[in-house]
Amino acid sequence: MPNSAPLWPAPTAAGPVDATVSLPGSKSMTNRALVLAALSETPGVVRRPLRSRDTELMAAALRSLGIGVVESGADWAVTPAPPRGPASVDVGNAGTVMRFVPPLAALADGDVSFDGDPRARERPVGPLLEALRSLGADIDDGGRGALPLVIRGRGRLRGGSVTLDASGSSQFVSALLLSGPRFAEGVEVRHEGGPLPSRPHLDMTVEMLRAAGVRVDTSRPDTWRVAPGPIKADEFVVEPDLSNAAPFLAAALVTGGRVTVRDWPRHTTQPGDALRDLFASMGGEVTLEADGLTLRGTGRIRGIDADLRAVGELTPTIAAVAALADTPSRLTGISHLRRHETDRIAALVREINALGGDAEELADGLVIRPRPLRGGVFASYDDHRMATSGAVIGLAVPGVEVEDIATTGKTLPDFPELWSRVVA
Ligand SMILES: O=C(O)C1=C[C@@H](OP(=O)(O)O)[C@@H](O)[C@H](O)C1
Ligand SMILES: C=C(OP(=O)(O)O)C(=O)O
Repeated sequence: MPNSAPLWPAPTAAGPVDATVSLPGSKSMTNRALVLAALSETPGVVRRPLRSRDTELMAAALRSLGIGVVESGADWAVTPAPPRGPASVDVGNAGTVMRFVPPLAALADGDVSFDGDPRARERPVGPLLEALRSLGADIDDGGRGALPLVIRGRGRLRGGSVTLDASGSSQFVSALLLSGPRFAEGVEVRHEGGPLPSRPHLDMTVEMLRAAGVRVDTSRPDTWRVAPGPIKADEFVVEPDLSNAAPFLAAALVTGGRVTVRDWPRHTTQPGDALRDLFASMGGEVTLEADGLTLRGTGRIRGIDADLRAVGELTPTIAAVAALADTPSRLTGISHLRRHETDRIAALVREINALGGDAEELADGLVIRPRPLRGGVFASYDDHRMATSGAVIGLAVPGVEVEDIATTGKTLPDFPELWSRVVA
């Protein structure tokens, strides 16, 4: 995908990396905390939030609806208010803004329009819109089932029970649950269809709702019931982003070095926690101690056969490590990645092969076989995780140039500086 974006020469490791890093906050937790704080009974504070394109877009969306979101040192102070239109929301290419804000907009008094990057118009939102309609919302999407669209808020939403197919994105369910306590009848969401991706993200939604005093019933499979009532989101402390830990831990694995990620939570709903097992299977030695999570490379990088449906957003980094492994890998269960920031399956296969690798698409994933790689351009497709994957390969392969490294600002604005420090 040649374009005019600048090329970033990925640093090649001179030897085993040896570093300790503190990572910024989780995108998924920050944007959930902001939505819950916006709908809370009382003012709240989001501590150690991620400040990146996706979370600034969420903050701006809430502000446009009349909610106060201001910086307070390193934190975000949120002053709730009944959401109001007219307003217009730029979702950028943030799935969390595109999916989590429409239900909140349905509670607004007035029209709220939504649009975003060209790619945002291609990402799925139709099942969420249909669900919102059946819960009482008035939505004008020109029959497209996609952005751009207008939610004609009436200051309240009936809510109730709805069945939808969330096999395209778990965020459809999370979106309805997060605003659900403020629907007159609460909400009961039932998933029916293909297998549901990203289960840990649904657990995160439920856990954060419960932390805000909301009653959530998860006793029936693929069904979530949120009782109507107040949200009390006084304070959320955001964990470090464990998905963004992936390239840093990978740096230790592929160079036979050591990386410690500070403040790794003992209990977490973040899918990135699965990196402990995934990278151990790929040859790393992983220990969780008081100072954080440490991965030590053993000099051996093994391929992996893994169903990544629950942890799809880790795929680009796992694939980058797999491209450097000495045995084949098979990554499956991830057809929904075709509608992420880019078609990640096609993009990974194309870029690994462009460097001389041997990767092949499956309907629901990819196969990567060992073959020596050479330098070249690694296109990033406006996808933060493609860009960091190019950086991982570049550690081991001289002459890799990553296109548009600035796209990492979607969830990790300081990536190039942080990376140079770690791999120096
Ligand atoms: O709820 C969330 O915060 C997320 C859920 C997942 O979305 P999908 O279920 O659409 O993959 C994940 O990939 C995304 O990065 C963040
Ligand atoms: C899929 C991702 O993001 P989004 O929240 O835009 O869906 C991701 O961060 O890997």
